[in-house]
Amino acid sequence: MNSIEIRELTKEFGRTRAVDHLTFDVMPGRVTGFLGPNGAGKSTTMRLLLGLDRITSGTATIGGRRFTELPDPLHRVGALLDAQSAHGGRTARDHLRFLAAANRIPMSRVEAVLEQSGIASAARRRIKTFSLGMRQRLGIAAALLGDPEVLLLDEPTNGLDPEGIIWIRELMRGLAAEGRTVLVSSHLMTETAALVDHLIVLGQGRLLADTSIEEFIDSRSTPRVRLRTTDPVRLRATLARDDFELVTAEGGRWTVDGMQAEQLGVIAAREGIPMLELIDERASLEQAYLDLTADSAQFAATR
Ligand SMILES: Nc1ncnc2c1ncn2[C@@H]1O[C@H](COP(=O)(O)OP(=O)(O)OP(=O)(O)O)[C@@H](O)[C@H]1O
Repeated sequence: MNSIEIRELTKEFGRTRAVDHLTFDVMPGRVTGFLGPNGAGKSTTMRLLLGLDRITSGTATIGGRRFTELPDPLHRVGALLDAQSAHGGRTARDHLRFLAAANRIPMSRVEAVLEQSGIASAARRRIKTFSLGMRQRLGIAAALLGDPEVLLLDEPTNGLDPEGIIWIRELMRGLAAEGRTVLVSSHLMTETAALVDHLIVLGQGRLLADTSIEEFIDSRSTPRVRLRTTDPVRLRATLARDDFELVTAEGGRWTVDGMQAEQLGVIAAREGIPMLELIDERASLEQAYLDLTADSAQFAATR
């Protein structure tokens, strides 16, 4: 198995509790988004998972083992943590060759990941001449080098242009479809929603949601109908009988909260009220996310 298991994971930096009794699983075969405002504890969780920071209490394992206990870790787990950390004086190809040699990865993988990440034509350039987006692609190439079953990508879309974002979406979907475990962090909901199947949301180091994207949308956005009608007076009276309110909107339109177009269409037809337009409106995903994380934004809990 190559699932990630986080159990009661806690990390304290002095008086700051960056990760607070966190428990969740990341399953193979799908892309899991790891969301939360700045400082929520996403990077710390990934660093703990990779054994880069010492755990205060709890466990973080991959396929039932700690990262530091894995026999060939880069063959099992690929990570993009800080794309800016690569040595600027080296060429992209040399950087990857160095990593491959240090981890007993065949050199053929270097050319494969250069191609896969779209930087083959820049392979001989020094990394310090790379744009932010190219460094990001190089970081992803390095994460893919060992052909790992598990991928941890911290803010992989940072600095990528729209084409790069589509590329990374396709890449992550492809990796998940091959049965790999893909965990990708971001603090932007709208961007993430298009990339992932499942969501883990953190706030102040605590778990706020562990849910599918569909469930997240359904459970957190209230239905609303937007409409145009030739007879708002009669519609208002009809809706008032069931405690629904017709509210004025711009452009000669009206809205009704807590109702879907299907329901309202049936009512209007039954009452013979002409409808010129009838559309379902959902509170945006970004808004639902901001509501969820509002109380925990920005600052980690202090003991
Ligand atoms: N080495 C450290 N020493 C002290 N405090 C730290 C350290 N690393 C992280 N923190 C604190 O832990 C908390 C969580 O930080 P973390 O970087 O994990 O959040 P994040 O969710 O990844 O945020 P971002 O979206 O900004 O990357 C923050 O309050 C941060 O200041």
